[in-house]
Amino acid sequence: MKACSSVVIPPLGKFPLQCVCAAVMASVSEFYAGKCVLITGATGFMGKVLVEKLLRSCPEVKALYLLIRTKQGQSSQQRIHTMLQSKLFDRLREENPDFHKRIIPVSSELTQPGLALSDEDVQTLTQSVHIIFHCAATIRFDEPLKHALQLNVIATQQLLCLAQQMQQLHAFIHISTAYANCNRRHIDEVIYPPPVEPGKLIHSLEWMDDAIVHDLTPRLIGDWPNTYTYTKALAECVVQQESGKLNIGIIRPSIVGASWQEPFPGWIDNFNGPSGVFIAAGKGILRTMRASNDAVADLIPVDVVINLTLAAGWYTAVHRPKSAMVYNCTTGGINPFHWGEIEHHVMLTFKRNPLEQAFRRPNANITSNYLIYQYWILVSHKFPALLYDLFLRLSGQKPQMMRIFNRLHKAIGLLEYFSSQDWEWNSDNMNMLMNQLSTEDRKVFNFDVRQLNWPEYIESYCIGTKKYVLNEDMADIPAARQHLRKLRNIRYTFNTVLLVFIWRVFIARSQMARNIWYFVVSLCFKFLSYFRASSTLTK
Ligand SMILES: CCCCCCCCCCCCCCCCCC(=O)SCCNC(=O)CCNC(=O)[C@H](O)C(C)(C)COP(=O)(O)OP(=O)(O)OC[C@H]1O[C@@H](n2cnc3c(N)ncnc32)[C@H](O)[C@@H]1OP(=O)(O)O
Ligand SMILES: NC(=O)C1=CN([C@@H]2O[C@H](COP(=O)(O)OP(=O)(O)OC[C@H]3O[C@@H](n4cnc5c(N)ncnc54)[C@H](OP(=O)(O)O)[C@@H]3O)[C@@H](O)[C@H]2O)C=CC1
Repeated sequence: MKACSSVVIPPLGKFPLQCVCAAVMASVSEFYAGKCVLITGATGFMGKVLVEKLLRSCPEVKALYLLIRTKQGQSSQQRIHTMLQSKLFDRLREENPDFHKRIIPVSSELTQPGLALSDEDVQTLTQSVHIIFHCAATIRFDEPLKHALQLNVIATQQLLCLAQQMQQLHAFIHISTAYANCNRRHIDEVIYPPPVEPGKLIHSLEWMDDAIVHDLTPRLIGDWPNTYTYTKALAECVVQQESGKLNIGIIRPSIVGASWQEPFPGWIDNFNGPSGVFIAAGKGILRTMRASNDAVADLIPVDVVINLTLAAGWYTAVHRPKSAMVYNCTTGGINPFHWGEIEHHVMLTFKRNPLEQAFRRPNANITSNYLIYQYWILVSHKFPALLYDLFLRLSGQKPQMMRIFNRLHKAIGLLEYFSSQDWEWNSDNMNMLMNQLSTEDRKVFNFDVRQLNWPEYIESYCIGTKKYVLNEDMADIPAARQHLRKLRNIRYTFNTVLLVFIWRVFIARSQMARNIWYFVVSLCFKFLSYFRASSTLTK
């Protein structure tokens, strides 16, 4: 892939100074008034929240150009239409029914040369865009290296190339991840040297077939846990290398979770990261996971990340820092919460507000001990799955539980790297940005995580997974509780039958077991007689 292959680069259009001075005075929402914003990844989890917040809190924004690919036979227009039906946009719909008029879908496949933009679209974008938010990425941990490189690195390079041609561009905001440098324990707000020169890697992988790349991947990614974090580290480096005279901001969120406050608490729409784990635990499928009770769970609510992103867009455009500003958007150093505490509150919430049709009663325990983990995997995952599949087979149905557990084990295996260790992120730039905001902006674009009450947040997160990911009705909670009671009775019955069965087997085979059995029975008998006698005396 050649950088800037499909486009001729005209002289850079920099932000005129008089606009800068005017903008210095402006609040964040005033700054976005009359601006055209380009967003990639708008159909994703964070992109949707960004679109919603921008339209709701900056109602004077001129236009949002959303770069969207066609997918499953749906054009970018149709995809926007479907996206805007989401509950996420209910509040905005109520406040401003015409909000959709500011959205302009642009058909774009980011993995194609020139981002597969039409000449007409390139012209429109280069003439009108003021701010770019680059959110699109593949966030799969098991993505083949070539594809992760194509989307996370080469597409970023191409977008920067397009940005260079934009005549009125004020800021380019790149969404990275706090784990881009997870091979380090302490992470500052700087761009670290890449593990390999991105250009060289891109050129070398170009000629290799997929099988060779697959074999080489572990050697290439070295001490990064997966292709996702590795390519995000390379992308940061590309942003730095190709930034030219652009004003760049890089946002590094940690583990992005459901919304805290906006547009309403608990909004979430996917199974990524902790959400899938919470759901699997709530359904009683996941009973154990490798995680350290005492490790900091660096979750960050999606609305916090988006508020910081919009504020960083404003700051970058107005203050035009000389080099790319990096914002570690994390909670651990400011308001820490641990995986052990998360486990406790997730279980508490799902016992009070059970998910429908649970497989077993929710009861998950995390452990950092490998042997204990393997024991629970066998006893609490594989054994019940085998039994259930046997039951399905006997009742003429297709067995499925073992398959579900195999997928679950793959997923939690990929996540355990992040739940078993601690990182320390410096978040000075996040604090600096907060201090730059006016009192009003600090409320409208709140990213002060010191105010986050973790137990309340985890509760609304779990309820959010129930309502918005699984589309379950809160009115059906009594039926879900009834189902849990049924499961508890089945468990008691099963345990009793199992105990009696095992005991019978022992009694039949061992004189010692028989002696113990008679001893226990006579003890119980004496105990009961004593109680009967003492209760007769007190009458
Ligand atoms: C109890 C307390 C526990 C406390 C401890 C909790 C510890 C949590 C630790 C979390 C650590 C998270 C660390 C993240 C750090 C990096 C953050 C980022 O930068 S970036 C962000 C981080 N990035 C990530 O998190 C990405 C990680 N995920 C992946 O890489 C892949 O999903 C995969 C490899 C895990 C599975 O691949 P594969 O097997 O191919 O499966 P597909 O994906 O293709 O899904 C197929 C279908 O299944 C559906 N479905 C999925 N899950 C569930 C579920 N649990 N149930 C039901 N359904 C589920 C799914 O919707 C889909 O449906 P459809 O669309 O077909 O209708
Ligand atoms: N979620 C998290 O926990 C964290 C995320 N991040 C970063 O935040 C950003 C957004 O993540 P998130 O919203 O969770 O991710 P999602 O997977 O939800 O969204 C990814 C977006 O990228 C788009 N996209 C993917 N491939 C292409 C392509 N070939 N052409 C055009 N668009 C494409 C998707 O579009 P489509 O709908 O067409 O697939 C989607 O809109 C990413 O950069 C990620 O690295 C950082 C830290 C944590």
